[in-house]
Amino acid sequence: MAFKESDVLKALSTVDDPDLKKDLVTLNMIKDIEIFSDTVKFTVVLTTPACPLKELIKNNCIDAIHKHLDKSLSVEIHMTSNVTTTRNDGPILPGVKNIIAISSGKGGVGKSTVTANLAVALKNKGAKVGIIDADIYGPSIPTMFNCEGEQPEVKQVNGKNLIVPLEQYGIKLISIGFLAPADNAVVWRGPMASSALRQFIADTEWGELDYLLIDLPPGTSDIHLTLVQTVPVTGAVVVTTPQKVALADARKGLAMFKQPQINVPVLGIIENMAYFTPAELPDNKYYIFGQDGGLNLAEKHNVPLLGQIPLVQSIRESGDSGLPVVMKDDATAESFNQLAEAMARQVAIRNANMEKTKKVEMNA
Ligand SMILES: Nc1ncnc2c1ncn2[C@@H]1O[C@H](COP(=O)(O)OP(=O)(O)OP(=O)(O)O)[C@@H](O)[C@H]1O
Repeated sequence: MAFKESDVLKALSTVDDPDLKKDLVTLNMIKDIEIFSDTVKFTVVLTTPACPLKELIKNNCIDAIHKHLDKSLSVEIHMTSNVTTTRNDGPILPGVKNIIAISSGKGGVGKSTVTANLAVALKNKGAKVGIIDADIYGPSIPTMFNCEGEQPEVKQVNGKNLIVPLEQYGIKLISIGFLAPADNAVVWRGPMASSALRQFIADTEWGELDYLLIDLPPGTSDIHLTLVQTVPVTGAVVVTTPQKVALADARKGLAMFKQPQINVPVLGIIENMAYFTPAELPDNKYYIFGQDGGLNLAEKHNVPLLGQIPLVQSIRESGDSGLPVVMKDDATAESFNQLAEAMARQVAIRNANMEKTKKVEMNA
């Protein structure tokens, strides 16, 4: 064929990543171009394996080659990903690309359920994921991952003791619940809880992760301050249910992350229990906690709504039985898959457009 690699790049420079609003060549997303007599092959490196725009970008690349080079060419595209990061310095968690705080204003809105299912959904799409369960009032991650009563090992590396996270369903896990029986949770208040969180961050062998999710206690607490003082947090999500009393507290959570001295980007709001759907009437929606409360909050505060998760019996049952519902192949699982894509997308947008987060320096 009478064209070169530079011609292929020129054609692909007409294709934009719709989220990052730049072309794929400028974004350095095109690799390994090979040209044969009737075929062009190349790799597109996306910013997350959970990219919801994968098919669109692929089709746009094929169209661009046909339009700008030759419409009879066969185009073979290998779609892969390399999760982006703004964390490339500092001694803490050097292999972790993105640290995501999962918070809620009120207790019991489903923050841990969302964290568990988000983690598994991201992992199913090919990401490396870990969870720190720092919810001192009710660490539920051990139950949700069916590893209650287990103990993480401690090993020595260069004379330093490091905690080795447990691994379940491909997710690395550490929980404040592994360190004390649940009915002893009250001992974790105050400085001990903060010190445990610091250990989970700085003295735990996390290795390489694309996303480390931190399940925080409800409300705004010392633990939140410890987190932002220990490590720069890539972004925060706020989980809420739609009723007025939950939204009022979610608003406080949003305000905390947006405070100038904290300044953690809010990736979005997750509306959990957005409507009730009975198993025998899967097409029916009952807005028992009110309709679109999370959506309205997101619009009012100009942050994305990442998803609306239904109130479904199987979500509760799966949580209790230690097998996150997203591992089942049904409509409920799909709502968490879409949520994972939406969150990963916001992380990529945040990393492309915003400065890296700074660790908070202040006296709490
Ligand atoms: N969408 C849902 N549908 C059905 N049940 C749900 C849903 N979300 C959460 N639950 C159930 O509600 C209960 C509370 O959920 P979860 O423990 O995730 O909340 P939380 O916000 O983390 O609570 P805490 O305040 O203790 O941290 C659990 O029994 C869980 O299974």
